[in-house]
Amino acid sequence: MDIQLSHVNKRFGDTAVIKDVSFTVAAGEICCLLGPSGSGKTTLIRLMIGALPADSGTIQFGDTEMPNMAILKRLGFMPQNDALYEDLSAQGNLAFFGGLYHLPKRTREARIAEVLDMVELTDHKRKLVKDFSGGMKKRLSLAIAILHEPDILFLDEPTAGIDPVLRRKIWAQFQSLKAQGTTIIVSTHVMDEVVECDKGALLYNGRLIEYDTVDRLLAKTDSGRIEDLFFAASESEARS
Ligand SMILES: Nc1ncnc2c1ncn2[C@@H]1O[C@H](COP(=O)(O)OP(=O)(O)OP(=O)(O)O)[C@@H](O)[C@H]1O
Repeated sequence: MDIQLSHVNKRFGDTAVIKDVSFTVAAGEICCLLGPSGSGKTTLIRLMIGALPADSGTIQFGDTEMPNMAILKRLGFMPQNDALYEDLSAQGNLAFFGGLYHLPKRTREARIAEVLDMVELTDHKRKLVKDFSGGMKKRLSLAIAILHEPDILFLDEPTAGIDPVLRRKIWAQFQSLKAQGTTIIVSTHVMDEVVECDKGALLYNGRLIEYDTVDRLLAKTDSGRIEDLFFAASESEARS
């Protein structure tokens, strides 16, 4: 399912946090939201998943304007801070969320086994989450986000605090979800993750300063480093 944002605005009190943002992500693409801390990445994701109402503008998934309850069920969301039940096991957490998603009872157990395997937590499925490492919690959060096989997956800094080996494994999972047709929106601070993505949306102070294919974005820089596009934006803001 594709995603279309058109002139989306959001203020918190007197502060405009998302300013006239428009872009389209095609079905089955990975689009990364890039930007310095406070640039509006999490707010934009919360607007897209319907957790926050926009002040103006429209957000559409396929032919349907959001918010829409039927489409909500087809979204997966991995929040920046793990939303897990610490006193439940990995399996217990997945069973709980499987119930929330109304996964059919007959297939629920098999699907839980499948996602545990995908994130390499099968051997730890009975361990309580409070005894998990940070990386294990991230992987469990990912398993929960994909449990109901969403058409669109939103990932808010999914690899923050994750070591490079595990990060590579997690990105391999994202690529395999993309290969199955899932559209993925992923926010990150990690500039080298951008090369894993098809499109890049660069946010700076709530404004979309660039939106293009990753190849074209990189070609716009002298150094081949996407950070340069932010330096240019900060310089032009300082001059104006
Ligand atoms: N509920 C809220 N009430 C008031 N201001 C908010 C709220 N949520 C976010 N903000 C402000 O909106 C701006 C954008 O925040 P947001 O969390 O979207 O940025 P971000 O790019 O995701 O940052 P980070 O990379 O640090 O997570 C910040 O100035 C933040 O303080």
